[in-house]
Amino acid sequence: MSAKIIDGKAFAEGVRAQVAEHVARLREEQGITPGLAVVLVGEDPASQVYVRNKGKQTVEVGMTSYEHKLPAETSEAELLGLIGRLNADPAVHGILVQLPLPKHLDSDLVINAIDPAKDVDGFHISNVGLLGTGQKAMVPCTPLGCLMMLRDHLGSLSGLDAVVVGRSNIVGKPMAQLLLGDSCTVTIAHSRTKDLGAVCRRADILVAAVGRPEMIPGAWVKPGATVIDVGINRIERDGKTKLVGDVDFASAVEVAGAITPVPGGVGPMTIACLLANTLTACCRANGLPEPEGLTA
Ligand SMILES: NC(=O)C1=CN([C@@H]2O[C@H](COP(=O)(O)OP(=O)(O)OC[C@H]3O[C@@H](n4cnc5c(N)ncnc54)[C@H](OP(=O)(O)O)[C@@H]3O)[C@@H](O)[C@H]2O)C=CC1
Ligand SMILES: Nc1nc(=O)c2c([nH]1)NC[C@@H]1CN(c3ccc(C(=O)N[C@@H](CCC(=O)O)C(=O)O)cc3)C=[N+]21
Repeated sequence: MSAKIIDGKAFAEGVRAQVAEHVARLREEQGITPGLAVVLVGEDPASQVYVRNKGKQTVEVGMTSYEHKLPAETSEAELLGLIGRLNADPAVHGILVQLPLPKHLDSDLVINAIDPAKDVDGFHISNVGLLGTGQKAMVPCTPLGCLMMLRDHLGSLSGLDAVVVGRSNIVGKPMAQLLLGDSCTVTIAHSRTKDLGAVCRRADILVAAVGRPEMIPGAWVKPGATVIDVGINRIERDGKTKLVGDVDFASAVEVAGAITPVPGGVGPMTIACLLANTLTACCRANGLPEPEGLTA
């Protein structure tokens, strides 16, 4: 039996359409246009592609996009200065600093300089703490997108066994918090986990966020499980560059109940959730009711 393919691209289009509708109403009824500032330091080609896509989709939903491209040699003081100006700018409701930053910049320091109310990535320590204690937070975009697809496919997640492979601050840990918030029994696995295959085979929900191409074979997937593949890995195959996930799609699709593809799965949802978070931040900043169904 072959799994249902969860179409993240189509799902993301739906989320963006909802965001666009809210934005149109905000502009018409309140005269407010949500603004998103994206800061890119350095010339990493993959990051440039993401930033361009984000800017394009921001404008498509009716928001204002502010792009700040700084040279790789930018000093910490200069970057903090820019963040200070964006924090103070009432036209900017969301701020995203593209990661990873060049090595001479302390990313924790930089992220924590962002006004938590404008931290649409949900990486500021205040938002991490709010999420961890079940309070209203800005929720990281990638895990939020994964949660939306899981809820849509499964309805209630309550009582399900969830395994998250990867414990990064940007994906693995917040993903685990969201699953716990929806009453899953959560296991976080990582590079030191013993018998990862056996751990994965227990999962009703398996989230892979590792960064190793196709490392999770179908043999590690419990029959009928829902598999969310966060990995984005560029590999060479048959002389061409190709995008693959952390899950071996060909074997996993034969065992899983549902699975997200790469590309066209989690990636597009990440950007859609960034726009949703910017809208949420704008509503909160103006004391307006928040959009329904677009937050955790
Ligand atoms: N679709 C999207 O929108 C996004 C996709 N990504 C992609 O998701 C992937 C993960 O990203 P990110 O969380 O930032 O990556 P990190 O490199 O920060 O974290 C990777 C995690 O995987 C764990 N790991 C590494 N090797 C193994 C192994 N052999 N077995 C088990 N666990 C292992 C590491 O464990 P340990 O802690 O022990 O070292 C670590 O916790 C990447 O492919 C990235 O490109 C990321 C962000 C957004
Ligand atoms: N502060 C910060 N926030 C982030 O959210 C952030 C970041 N830094 N740094 C890099 C990672 C990665 N990331 C992706 C977003 C969209 C796709 C995406 O749209 N992927 C498409 C394919 C795109 C392609 O073809 O390259 C897909 O999977 O279908 C992928 C990856 C956000 N990240």
